[in-house]
Amino acid sequence: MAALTRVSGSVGLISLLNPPVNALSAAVRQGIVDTVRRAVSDPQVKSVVICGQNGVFCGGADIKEFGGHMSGPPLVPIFNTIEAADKPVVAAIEGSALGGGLELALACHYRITQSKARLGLPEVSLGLLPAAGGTQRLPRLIGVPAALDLITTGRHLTGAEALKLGIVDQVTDQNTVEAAVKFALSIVGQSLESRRISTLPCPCPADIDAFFEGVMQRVKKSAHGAIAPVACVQAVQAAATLPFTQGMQREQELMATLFGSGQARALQYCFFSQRVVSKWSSPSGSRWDTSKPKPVTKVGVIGLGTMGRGITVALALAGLSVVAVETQQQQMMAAQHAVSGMLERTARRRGVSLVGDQIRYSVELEAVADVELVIEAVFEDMALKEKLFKQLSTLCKADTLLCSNTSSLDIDHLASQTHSPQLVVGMHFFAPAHVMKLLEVVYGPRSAPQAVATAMELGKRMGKVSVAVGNCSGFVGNRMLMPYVEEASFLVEEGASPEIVDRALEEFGFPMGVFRMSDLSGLDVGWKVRKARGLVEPGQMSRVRQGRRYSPLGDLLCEQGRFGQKTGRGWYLYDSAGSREAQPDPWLQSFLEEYRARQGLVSRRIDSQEVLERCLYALINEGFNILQEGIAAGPEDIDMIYVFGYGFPRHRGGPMFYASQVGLAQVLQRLEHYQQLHPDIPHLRPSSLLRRLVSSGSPRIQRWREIIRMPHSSL
Ligand SMILES: CC(C)(COP(=O)(O)OP(=O)(O)OC[C@H]1O[C@@H](n2cnc3c(N)ncnc32)[C@H](O)[C@@H]1OP(=O)(O)O)[C@@H](O)C(=O)NCCC(=O)NCCSC(=O)/C=C/CCCCCCCCCCCCC(=O)O
Repeated sequence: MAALTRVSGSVGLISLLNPPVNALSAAVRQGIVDTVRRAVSDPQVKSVVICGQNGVFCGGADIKEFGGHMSGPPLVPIFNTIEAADKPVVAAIEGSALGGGLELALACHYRITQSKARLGLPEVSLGLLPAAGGTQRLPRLIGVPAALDLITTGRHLTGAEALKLGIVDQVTDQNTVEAAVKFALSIVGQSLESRRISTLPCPCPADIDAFFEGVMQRVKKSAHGAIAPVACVQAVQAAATLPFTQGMQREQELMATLFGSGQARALQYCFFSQRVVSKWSSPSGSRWDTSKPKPVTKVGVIGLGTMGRGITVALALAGLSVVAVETQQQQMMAAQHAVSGMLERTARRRGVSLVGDQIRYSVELEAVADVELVIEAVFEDMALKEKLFKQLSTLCKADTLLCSNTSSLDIDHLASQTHSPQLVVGMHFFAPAHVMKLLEVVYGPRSAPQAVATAMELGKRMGKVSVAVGNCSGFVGNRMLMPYVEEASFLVEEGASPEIVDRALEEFGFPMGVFRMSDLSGLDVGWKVRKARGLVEPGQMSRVRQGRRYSPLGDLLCEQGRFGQKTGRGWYLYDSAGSREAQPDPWLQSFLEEYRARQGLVSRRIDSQEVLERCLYALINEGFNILQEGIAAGPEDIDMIYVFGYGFPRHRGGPMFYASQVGLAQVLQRLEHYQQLHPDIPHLRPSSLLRRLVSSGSPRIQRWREIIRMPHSSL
C-alpha cells in the first residue's frame, strides 16, 4: 500500500497507494514503515520524497477503521521515525493533505505543495483531535493563535494560504512531485536540525494563561456542547506549556476521551451520511448512477424577494449566468441593490473578485425564454404559482426544467399545470439561500430521473448538501418541524414558559430554541400557513381543531401584531423593532396566566427532560412516518436535512441517529407514555416503523433501510 522507487539517481520516492484519497489504513501505515526503513538504510538514497498516488497526497487516517478494532502500526512512532531520519524527507502535496495526511507532512523536513491543494486538520469535525502530533507540531511551526484557529475550526487552507502561514516551504503550479524531487536533490547534505518541528520552541502570546482563558470561553460558546473543540484547545495549551514528549502524552490522553465518545460516533456518521445522500435513489427506481444530469449554464430566477435574491447570489457565486425576473419595478430596483451588496460582501469575505456581471435583470417574464432551468421563488400562493407554471410551460424552451422553491406546496400539482410534468421538480432552499448549505430536491411521481439528477448536480455546484425527497406537505424538513413546534406550544399551555423550552433545546445544542427561532423568522409565517390550512379561527380560543388538539397561542399573538423581532415583540420582548436581544416579557407571562385560567388549564412544573422528549420524540416520530412512506430514502437523508437546514446539533448526528443512540425501545416507550397522557395529540402516536424496528431488535441505523424495504403486514 506504499511503493518505493528510486528517481533522479538518489531520491527515494515513496508513493501512498490507497485510492481514492490514500487514507492511512493499517496496510498503508505498514507500507510507510517498510518503505521508510528501506529508503533510510539504502546507501544509494540520499533524500526522500513522499507523495500520494493519483494526485492526492493523503486524506488522513482511514475513518472507516475507527468504528472497529484498530490494528497495524500506530501513526505517532511512524511520524517520529520520519522526523528523526538523517536524510532529508520532503512531502509533495497534491490534492489534499488533511488530518493525518497533514500530520505526516509536518513530520517531514520540508513541504512543497500545489497552489490549489487543500490542507487542514479537520479532526474536530469528526469529534476528534489531530492526535498524531498535529496539536504539538503545528503550534511550534506557525504559532499558537494560528494553530488554534485551524485545529478548533478544522477549516481547510489552499496551498497558497498555507505558504503565507508558514506551513509549507514552497508552492508550485507545475508538477508537484517533480518540483519536490528537484528540491530534494538540492538539499542533500544540509543540516536538518532546524527542520525537525518537534525540537522547535512554541511561539506563544505574552500572557498565556489569560490568552487560553479567553480562547476557551469563546470556543465553549460556539461549540454548543461539542467536546472536541474544547479538547483541541487543551491539547494546544499543552504544546504551549510543556516539552514535546509530555505534550504528546497529553494529546494521547485527550484523544482517548474523545475516540470512543458518542459525539465522535455521531460526527463520523455525519461525514459518511453527507456522502450517502449524494447517492440518491427514488421509489420509481431512478438513481444517481443511472441518471445523467443535463448541462446547465443559464438559470432564470423568478421573484426577487428574500429567497429569490439569495438564490440569485448563490447561482452567480457558482459561476452560472442568471436571468433574474421581478415584475414589480420598485421591488426589482431594491433587489438589484441588495444582490449587489450581498455579492460585494461575499467577494470581500472570500477574497475573490466580484461576479455580478453575469446577472441580467428584467421585469418581463419572457426574459427567461432561453434559459435551461428556471427557479420560481414567488410568494407561497398556489394560485399565483399555478398561473406562473402555465406561462413558463408555454414561453420556455420545450426541454427547460421548471423548479419551484416552494417550502410546502404540492410539486405534482404544479407539474400538472405544465405541458411537461416530467420536467418539474422542487428546489427548496433555506434562508439565507446563499449561506445555508441545505437544498431539498423534491421529486413528484412524474419527475424524470434526469430532472432530479440535474437539480441535484446544480445544488452541488452551488456548494449545497442536496437531499432528494418525495412530495408531501412540508416535504421532509418542514413536515417534521410541525409536531416539534406544536409540542413546544402545548408545553407552554401546560405551564412552561418560552424561556424554559428554549433553554432546554439550546442546552441540547440547537443554536436557538423554538420560540427564539419563531421570533427571528416571524410569527406571521406560520400564521399564514395555518390560515391556508383552515386552522385559524380569529379571536377564538378553542383548543380542538380539525378533530385534534390545537394551540391558538401563536395566532393570538399575531392578532396582537406580535410578529417577533421585526415588530419588537413576539414570544419575547425586544428593545426595538429589528433588535435581536430577546428578553422575557412580563406582558406575555400575564397573558399566559390569563389564557390558562380561561381554558381551565392548571399550570404545572415542566422540566427540561419533558421538553426534550416531547419536542424531539414528536419530531423523530414524524421522521419514522416519513421513512415508512418512502418520502426519504433513509435515515441519513433526514439527518442531513436537520443538521444542515435546521440547526440540529451535528455532534448528535441528526434526529434519527440521536434516536438510535437513545435507544429505539426507550423512544417508543416514552412516546407511548406521552400518548396515554395526551390521546388528542396524533403526532405522539408511535409510528408503525418505529414499532417494527423495535420488534426487529433495534438494529444499527445502517441497517434500517433493509427493514424499511422488507414487506410487512400492516396488522
Ligand atoms: C477532501 C477529501 C479528501 C476528498 O473529497 P472528494 O474528492 O469530494 O471525495 P469524497 O467524496 O469526499 O471522498 C471519496 C471517497 O473517499 C472516502 N474517504 C474520504 N476520506 C476518507 C478517510 N479519511 N477515510 C476513509 N474514507 C475516506 C469517502 O467516504 C468517499 O467514499 P465513497 O466513495 O463515498 O465510498 C474528502 O474526502 C475529505 O474531506 N475527507 C476527510 C478528510 C478528513 O477528515 N481527514 C481526517 C481523518 S481523521 C485523522 O486523520 C486523524 C488522525 C489522528 C490520528 C488518529 C489515530 C487514531 C487512533 C487513536 C486511538 C486512540 C484512542 C485510544 C482509545 C483507548 O485507549 O481505548
